[in-house]
This record gives sequence, structure tokens and C-alpha cells, in this order.
Amino acid sequence: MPERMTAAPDASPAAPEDALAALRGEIDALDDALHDLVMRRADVVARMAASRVKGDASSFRPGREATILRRLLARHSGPLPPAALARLWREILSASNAMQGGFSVALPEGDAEVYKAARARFGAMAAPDLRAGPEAALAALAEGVAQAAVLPVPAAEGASAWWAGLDAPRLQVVARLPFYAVAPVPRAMVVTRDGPDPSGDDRTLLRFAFGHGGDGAAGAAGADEALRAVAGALRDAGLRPSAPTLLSRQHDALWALAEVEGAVAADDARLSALRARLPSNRVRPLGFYATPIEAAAPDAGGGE
Ligand SMILES: O=C(O)C(=O)C[C@]1(C(=O)O)C=C[C@@H](O)C=C1
Repeated sequence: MPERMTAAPDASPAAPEDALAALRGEIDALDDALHDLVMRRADVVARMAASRVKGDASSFRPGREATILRRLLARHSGPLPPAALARLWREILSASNAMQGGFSVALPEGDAEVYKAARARFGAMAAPDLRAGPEAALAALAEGVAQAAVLPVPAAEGASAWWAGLDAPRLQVVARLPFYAVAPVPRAMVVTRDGPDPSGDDRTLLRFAFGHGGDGAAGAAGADEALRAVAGALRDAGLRPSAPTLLSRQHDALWALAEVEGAVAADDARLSALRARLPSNRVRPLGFYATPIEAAAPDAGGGE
């Protein structure tokens, strides 16, 4: 027979209802303390916005957000799944970004993966602005109607080949979604007008155009030849690919997209080395983003 049946029901200090009330009391006190800190944090963000220390630059700093998340994930311990920690902070960061001015995100309509990735990244605070496709979302961004565009992860064909026509450096890729994932979650890319924000551990997208405007011989460049040329040029320039190079044939040209380790900005000397190695090709950095964290062991909660 269970022990609690023999003890006097209301004489024990460890009666389940008392124990529950005590634990809930602890949780209420912690919730108040957390809430006080979250409100204090928002006050600091409001002070930052009012002080105009960031000038007219965008409030959205994906590199800084990555630095914050990396630091918190590195010091995290205990039973709360790291994915839940990342989710909590993503919502705080999105809210503090939106607090500093309207933040509207343009998305191609009908792409559920991009929509879910955008909601996970920008949280409940960002207004989704659905457009006819990636090009229309980029046009909304270029016109200043939206502050960011969220687009499919680059691929060779269809709507995912938007990168071949990206008007960089005016518009640049600044984030790859998700930044932190423990399970397969929706993926996408974020493009803004403000340029990328270094996080200390980044990856860059480089676009190569082989043959243009009726340049017959170069226009007919073969895929293998282009891949070899890109691989050789990257090696000579001291750049390390972090993903297989993509190829896309569009607008009378063959386009290659390489992802390389590190942050490569427009004035980087390694770009001159690439251009010296590929004189007849156009090489353009399309932006960089924080290297995503791939969690080693699965835990509950997916990612952000
Ligand atoms: O550090 C900044 O520039 C901020 O605007 C603050 C803050 C934050 O809440 O920590 C908010 C939004 C940015 O994307 C990054 C960080």
C-alpha cells in the first residue's frame, strides 16, 4: 500500500498540493525576475534607438544577433533544450529590432518553406509582405517598401535562381536561415539594402558570370570548364569553398555561385586575385552571413 495512504493527509508538509504550490511560487518569483530583466533590456534598446548612435543605419544587425546567440548557447547548461533558448532569444531580438522602427519582410507568396523560415526568424513582430515571386520581393526591398526580403535557398533553376540577377552591392545577402537548427527545419536566405554585418565567423557568396551579351565563345562556356575555373581561382586566391558550387544558365550567360569561408567585402584583396585569375569573367560578392550552428545531438524543439 502506498505510504501516503497511511500518513495523515493534511499533517505532512510534503503533501503534493503544498509541494506544487511551493514550486509554483518559485516559478512565479523567477517569472517576475525574468520579466523585470526583459523590460530592462527593452529600455536599453529604446535608449539605443533614441540616442541615434547607429545614425540612419538599419536597426537589423544579423551579425550581432549571431554573436549574442553563440555566446548564450556556449554558456547554456541544464535541462532547457538549447533550441528553446534560441527560440526565446530570437523573439526578444526580433521584437527589439521591430521596436526601433517598422520592419516589414517581403516574401514570395506560395512558398511555405520560405514563409515558415521567415516567421521563425523574424517572429511575431515582423509584418510579412507577400509578393508574386523572388524578383517582386527584391523589388519591394529595392524600393524601400520592405526592410528585408526572405528568399529560397539558392538553386540552379526556377524561383531559387534569383541570385543570378541579384543587384549587388545595392542588395546583399545577410543571413542564412536557420542560424541554429537541431532538426530539419525550413531554410531560406535574407537579403537587405544595408549590407552584411560581420559576426566573427561568416561565409560569403561569390557570383561568377561566364560570357555575356553575345560573347560567343565565353557564352558557350561548358559547365565543367566553369566549375574548374572557379575552383582554381578560389584556390589561388586563398578562398576555401564551404559548399558545392552551383551553376545556372540564364540571361545569355552561365552563372556560378560559390559559398566560401570567411567574410569577403567588396574591397577585399582576395577579390582582385580572383579577378586577375578570371579576367574575362565578372566576379561579384553577393554578401556574407553568420556560419550556421549545426547542433551535434538532437534535442526537442527544432530550431529557429
Ligand atoms: O545591437 C544593436 O544594434 C541592436 O539594435 C540591439 C539588438 C538587441 O536587441 O540585442 C536588436 C536588434 C539587432 O538586430 C541586434 C541587436
